[in-house]
Amino acid sequence: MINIQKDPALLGEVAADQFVKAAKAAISKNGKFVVALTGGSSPVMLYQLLGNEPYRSQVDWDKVVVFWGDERWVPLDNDQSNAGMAHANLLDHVPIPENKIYPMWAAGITPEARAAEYEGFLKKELGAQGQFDLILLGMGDDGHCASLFPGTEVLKEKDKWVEGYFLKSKDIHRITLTAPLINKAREIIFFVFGENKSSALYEVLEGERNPNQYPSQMIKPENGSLTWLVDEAAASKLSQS
Ligand SMILES: O=C(O)[C@H](O)[C@@H](O)[C@H](O)[C@H](O)COP(=O)(O)O
Repeated sequence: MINIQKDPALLGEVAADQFVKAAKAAISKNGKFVVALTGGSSPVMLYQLLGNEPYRSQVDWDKVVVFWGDERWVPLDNDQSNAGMAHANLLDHVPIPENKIYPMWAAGITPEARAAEYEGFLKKELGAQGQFDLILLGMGDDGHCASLFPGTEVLKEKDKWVEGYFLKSKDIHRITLTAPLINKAREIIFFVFGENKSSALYEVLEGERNPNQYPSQMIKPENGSLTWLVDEAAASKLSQS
């Protein structure tokens, strides 16, 4: 499902409503809500909405479990950190138990080793089936999502849930959930805003199938729902816009 709005702020409210609804359903069914946050700038307005009223009091934050879809391999106080951004805009403003927030970066370990460790945390919270209640994703202007970048080996991963690797194009180590794990999710929300994303979004949604070039094409939930929250600028090349 694709929701196109002129004003990205309206999509922030749509996403906040969907987040609250998913949290209530999961907590009522399983006693907890396991979510993977995205980095980048697209989700910031959502995080700020959730960390303030009226949304803040609609979520039982003490039953929320937070993972990330991907991370740059930098400490949380680095301005590149996805976890640092989520803390600044949401996690420091809501009462989630500290042991239920699982940052991907850790000191004194390699990204590759941390990926294996992170997979253990995921198995502990999700069980063997690995189904997130909700995964939030952004999309780059090259069609990447999480740290699933065009032409990278991680796109071929069929079994591992998490992969750490050196991303040559950005000259930085990354750690990311893999497409097979992402696709197990009950709900996935993509945020795509801005004219600079319009060509990649056209290729991902309406272009030739070419997931190695446009990795966001790999995101097809097995049984769950996929919602694209897109502003008019990003949707400008779509036939349906
Ligand atoms: O670590 C990251 O960079 C993100 O997780 C990445 O996948 C992001 O979602 C896209 O690059 C879109 O970024 P913007 O929202 O800043 O456009």
